[in-house]
Amino acid sequence: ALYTNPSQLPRLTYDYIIVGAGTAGNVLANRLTENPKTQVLVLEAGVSDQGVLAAIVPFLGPTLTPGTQYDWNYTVTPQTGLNGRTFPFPRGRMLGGCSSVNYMVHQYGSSADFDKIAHLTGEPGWAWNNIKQNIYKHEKVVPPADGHNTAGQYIPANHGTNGILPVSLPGASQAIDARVIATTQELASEFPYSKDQGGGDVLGIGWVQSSIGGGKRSSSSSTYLADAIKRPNLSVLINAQVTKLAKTGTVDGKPSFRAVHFSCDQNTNPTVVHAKKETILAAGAFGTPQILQLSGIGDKADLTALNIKTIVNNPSVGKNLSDHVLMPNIFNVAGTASLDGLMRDTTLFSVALNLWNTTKTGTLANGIVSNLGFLRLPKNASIFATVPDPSSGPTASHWELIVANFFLYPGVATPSTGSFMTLISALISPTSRGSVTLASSNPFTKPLINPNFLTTAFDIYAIREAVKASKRFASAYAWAGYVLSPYGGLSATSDADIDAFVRETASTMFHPVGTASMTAKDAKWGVVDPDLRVKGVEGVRVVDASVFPFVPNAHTQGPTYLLAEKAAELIISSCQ
Ligand SMILES: Cc1cc2nc3c(=O)[nH]c(=O)nc-3n(C[C@H](O)[C@H](O)[C@H](O)COP(=O)(O)OP(=O)(O)OC[C@H]3O[C@@H](n4cnc5c(N)ncnc54)[C@H](O)[C@@H]3O)c2cc1C
Repeated sequence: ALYTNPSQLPRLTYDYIIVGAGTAGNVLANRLTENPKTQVLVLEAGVSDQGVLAAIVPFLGPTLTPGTQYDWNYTVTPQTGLNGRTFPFPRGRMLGGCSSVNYMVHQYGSSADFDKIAHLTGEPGWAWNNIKQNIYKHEKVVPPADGHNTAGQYIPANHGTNGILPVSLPGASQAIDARVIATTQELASEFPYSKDQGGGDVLGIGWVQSSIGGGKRSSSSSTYLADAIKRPNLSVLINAQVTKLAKTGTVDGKPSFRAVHFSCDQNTNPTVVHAKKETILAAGAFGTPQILQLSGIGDKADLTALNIKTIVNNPSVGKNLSDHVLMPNIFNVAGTASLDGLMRDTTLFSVALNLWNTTKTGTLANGIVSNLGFLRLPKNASIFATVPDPSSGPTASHWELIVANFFLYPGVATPSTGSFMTLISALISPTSRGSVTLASSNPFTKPLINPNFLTTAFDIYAIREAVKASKRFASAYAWAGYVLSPYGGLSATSDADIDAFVRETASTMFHPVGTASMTAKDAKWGVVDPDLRVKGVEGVRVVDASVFPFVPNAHTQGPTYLLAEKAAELIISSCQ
């Protein structure tokens, strides 16, 4: 059942306590309660997603963040690689976590990503050939909202049709779609067509797959949690922010943390609940390292400075933060076929909303992009003379191109006139690493989020080349008469001017990982073992995006779902 107040909880001791009803947390809530004898409690700091229209209507997703009650409302520390700028770094704070507020692009990454994780951790279970089996459990491909023929737009054999989460191809055609596909033919050597980025082979540009079904968002809450919430052995409590895990004893020489403290705000005394089998942190790439540090698991010097007693000295906690960098390249375009008009004109918008309300079709039934793709720098790129190739392998990418049929510039309002197209060039294989550190021992004070964007020679080189490549894409004959001119700083041509434009414009793609990295059992650094148990600790696992040791070739919800399905198997099999 879903509870709103701790006094409603049926008990204070459970087999498993899951911290965070987010993307990964709800997968575990579902899988662990398939056994009716297993008692599970999920603690979620945020609110319910029930009745939140923007969490249902796909096109409205971007209105849920930043700066709302559904967002943790983090701000990055001043970024030295970005002219000292700060900006919001949204994270979902509601049932479903980021899967309830994200932009619904749904893919799993390159096979090379998972093979690299298997190699780094020495655990073959993480290799693509094993992990991809979870796609069939997880995914349910459904027809797009407009019912169009999807032949040639994806490879059905790569996908599941009997899983839990509805996924579909674009549900409303966009005026520019045909030009994008024509460009993949015209400039096929640089921008080849990709038939399907969901099967481990990401290179090329093709049709986006989205966590959308029947014209509505598929979140972990509307799928995994909705499926399980009626089970008598599952309790989910919202408005419950976990403030720390407390040590309850020592097992095999390791401290065990089976007590979980939570509270609705800093003025209320915490409630304490206990896990008989395991405590599972699924609080996301910022929440999980924050809770570990508040619990005395982290860098001793940092913890001591805040008067937190160190129980496990592990300097890797909160380090190795890695994220994709978003760089919007905006073009002025001809005519009125872009979606800018819809966004400015309240009458047009209410017609579209009415169409969605009555039929679950039209522009609002779709996500915000229809086409995207993953690309490599040329083999002979000059940077490789001095820097090793950081991609996951020769079939993985360095950057991503995302085509948006409107003015898409995070933090900057659409101009009051004009039509636009945005080609986002995103850095997919960054080498910069940042951190999440406590600003205070008060759990209600936000941690310091420092992604450390564009602070290496590779990163600035790759994003500069990606900006240039985006301009080549837009100069194909396929865009003749439509793309008029670069907008703003995109007119830069010299390397120095492009770098200046990038440093003034780039921000986050919202894909943080790595802050509780998974490494080999005997590795000198890392936070969790390949079975996701916290190193040096008994009774605690981490199951969320923070365990990925590097950011994969995908928008990160898909890899996180596969990780959570795999984690459920590991947990269930280890406790039999
Ligand atoms: C604006 C935005 C757009 C995005 N777009 C896409 C996209 O199009 N496609 C894609 O694949 N990915 C996208 N992502 C990223 C993707 O959604 C995330 O990487 C992924 O969902 C993370 O899953 P998670 O389980 O690690 O964390 P989350 O889903 O964030 O779950 C963590 C949960 O824990 C809760 N929590 C945190 N701290 C505590 C605490 N102390 N106590 C209790 N509960 C706590 C949170 O409220 C949250 O519900 C986007 C993200 C954002 C924010």
